[in-house]
Amino acid sequence: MFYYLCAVKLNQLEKIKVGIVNYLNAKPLVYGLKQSSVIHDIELIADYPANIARQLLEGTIDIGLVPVAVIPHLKEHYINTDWCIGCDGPVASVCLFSEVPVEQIETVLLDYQSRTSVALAKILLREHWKIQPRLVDTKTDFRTDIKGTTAGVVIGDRALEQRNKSAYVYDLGEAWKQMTGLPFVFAAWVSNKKLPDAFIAAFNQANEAGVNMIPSVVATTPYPVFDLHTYYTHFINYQLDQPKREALQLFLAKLTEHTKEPVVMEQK
Ligand SMILES: C=C(O[C@@H]1C=C(C(=O)O)C=C[C@H]1O)C(=O)O
Repeated sequence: MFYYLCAVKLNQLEKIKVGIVNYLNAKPLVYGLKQSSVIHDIELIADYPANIARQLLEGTIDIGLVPVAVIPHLKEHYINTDWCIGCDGPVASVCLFSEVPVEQIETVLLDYQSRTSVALAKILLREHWKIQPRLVDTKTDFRTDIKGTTAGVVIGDRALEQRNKSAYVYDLGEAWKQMTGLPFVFAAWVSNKKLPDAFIAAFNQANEAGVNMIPSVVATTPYPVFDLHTYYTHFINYQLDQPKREALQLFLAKLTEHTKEPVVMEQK
């Protein structure tokens, strides 16, 4: 009877809600989840990073591939698994795009889809490029406004497209590496509650399997804009290893040091 009741209860348990970034860079990790039996225990919710962050803050998801810049705003947080969206040097898809050299930039438009990269850009403008342009938050697509002395921070697939359009492309992963000598973490699997160890272990394995299946992901994802195999293996760096954890701590320390203003979470 006891076992029966447990079984009934298990059947009724809600699936764990997992927020995923709807960019190409998340595809290998998501591919791994979809190939794994862990997929039966989860519900995937795909959106752009700022909205995944908002959902974790509001508690409508349990875990997400979340911009790390929102970690200080969570009442409770756990950084799960050995996998992330990171880089060690140039990342290709997080850049400051401009028509003029960086020292001539007067205004920077900040991508509404981002939380980490816009915070990183503020740090780099101040500490690395040492300029103080006017910073403007955006709400919708703004790429056609990148002209004259108005530059823009663009992330994700749209940044891969913008590389072919802007005269000057300043890679934020590369600039961070030049400034600190460290890799960088843009997003990690952050939960707002402690999730069962067995689930996290299976989730971790699924991520690893996905990264090991990059050739299959590339084969099933036609993308004429950028060589995806190069993107997944030379630019994006998925392992959340010790140097990346140190880089994450440094970034979070710089965030509290510099950007005292709260992260504004936009409504959809
Ligand atoms: C490298 C990237 O990392 C992304 C950048 C994020 C941000 O700026 O908040 C969040 C999630 C990541 O997927 C990218 O999207 O190009």
